[in-house]
Amino acid sequence: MFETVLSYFETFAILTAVLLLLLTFYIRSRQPKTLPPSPGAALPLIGHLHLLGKNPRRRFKRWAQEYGDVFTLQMGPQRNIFVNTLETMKEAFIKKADFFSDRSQNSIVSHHASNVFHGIISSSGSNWKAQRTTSLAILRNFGMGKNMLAEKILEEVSFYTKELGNSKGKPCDIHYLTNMSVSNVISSIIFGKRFEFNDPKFIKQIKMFNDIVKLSTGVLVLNFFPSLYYLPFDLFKGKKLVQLYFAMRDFTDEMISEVKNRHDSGNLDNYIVAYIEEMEKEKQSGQHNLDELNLARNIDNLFVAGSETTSTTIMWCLLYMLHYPEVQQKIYKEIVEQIGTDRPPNIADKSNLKYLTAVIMEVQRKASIVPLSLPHLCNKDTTLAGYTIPKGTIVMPNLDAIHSSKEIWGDPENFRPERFLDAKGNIIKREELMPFSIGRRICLGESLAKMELFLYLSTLFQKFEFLPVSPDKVPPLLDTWGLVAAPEHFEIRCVERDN
Ligand code: HEM
Repeated sequence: MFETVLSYFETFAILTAVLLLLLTFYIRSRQPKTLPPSPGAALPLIGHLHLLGKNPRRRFKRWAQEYGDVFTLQMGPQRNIFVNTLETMKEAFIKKADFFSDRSQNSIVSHHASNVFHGIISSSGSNWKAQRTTSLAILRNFGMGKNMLAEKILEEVSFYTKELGNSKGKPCDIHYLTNMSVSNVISSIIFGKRFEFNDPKFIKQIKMFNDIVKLSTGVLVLNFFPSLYYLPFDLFKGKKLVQLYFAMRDFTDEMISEVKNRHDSGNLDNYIVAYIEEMEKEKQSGQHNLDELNLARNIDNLFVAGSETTSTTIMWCLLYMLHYPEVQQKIYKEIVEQIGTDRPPNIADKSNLKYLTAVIMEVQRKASIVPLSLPHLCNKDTTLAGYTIPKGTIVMPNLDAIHSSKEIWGDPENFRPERFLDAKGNIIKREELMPFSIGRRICLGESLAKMELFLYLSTLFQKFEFLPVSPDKVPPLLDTWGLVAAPEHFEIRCVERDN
């Protein structure tokens, strides 16, 4: 009897504790009136997570239309705001860049690995500035945006097109091959060497980068509730991500050692050697922003950010061509008229291939492959679009909302490269096209990516006609949900033209 009474007390105590906990979460997550609007009340503990559905991307676009400049989503204990219009983007990331350019230091990987917040992408403040400025200077020295690098890219493109030619027009999935080839461009900049397409170590590495990008969005919930990491069966794939993260670090460390050993033999033409030289110079001047830890994380960053993005854009372009063969014909006609077929395109041809340039712009708009850019962090209580934004809020640049806005584009749902051409066929530059984001954190590799997209795609369309497996089997224009919105894998026929 006495035992039963005690267990009633225990039950009561537990229930009260749970209720108090829920109440605390509710009060903490209640939305102050001065915050941007949100789609309904935030539930205790989970906030708005239950509203995201299977395809959050569609919801984010819909809420952008509904709420305009900015809306709030509570994700677990973390407050997020989504910035949806050009004016508000400019206000946040240009006018108030001092407050909206940091990154959050909350990631599930950081609970299980040290030094996660080094490097360019994840760091903030003076460390970020030093890594970014040094990396940009090194890439520019190598000719990012200039002819020297264009030649490196063209060399890689010729390996790639040779491999595509080997498929003899038969159906194949060229997703990994494209990814490997684009990664080889980064590899030749960072390590001063390319890998063979059949190199098992390289194949493993590329799949790893792919998986890291894919898993990064899936594990978001673990950033808010880190203890869920310990659930059985790796339910949120956190353990897998951490394991991949360590494997990526091993690869980077191995490559750094290889380059250092090569250093003596006089091969100075790569990012690693250039960074170490800068590091030594900096030490002599008494500063300590550049170090081996940052070097390793910068390399991971350049690979992860620079490979999947560019190759995904190439894959989207090819997929769109399967849906719009008349556009592919028009690109080929322009290439034949402007360059001919006796020599491969080079970077100087870009100003003459205006239609192709407009197609690339339209692919970047329509596919909007980094739909929410990368999350920024608000580092000080401030205002945006008339609302109060508290310090510690995550800020999502909703690039997708801009790229699909009816007010901006009129018919955003249509694939229409002509929207980027004037009556004389000249390119119309539009600031609303922002696949590389805007502000201080704008993509570091924008010039390299633009160069790659032009050189890869102009060469591809000069050499091949891209066809579906059969006319009634055109793969759908469906994207996978993730940090990078890639098309679902599809097969394609690369038929060599009779040039
Ligand atoms: C079509 C290809 C690409 C697209 C669409 C793209 C897009 C983006 C976007 C949206 C961001 C986030 C900006 C922000 O935080 O607001 C970003 C950041 C970044 N990208 Fe790219 N990118 C591409 C290619 C590349 C390449 C080739 C490189 C490597 C050289 C690269 C390196 C980086 C780095 C290092 C950052 C982090 C910048 C920082 O935090 O300061 N990206 N990119």
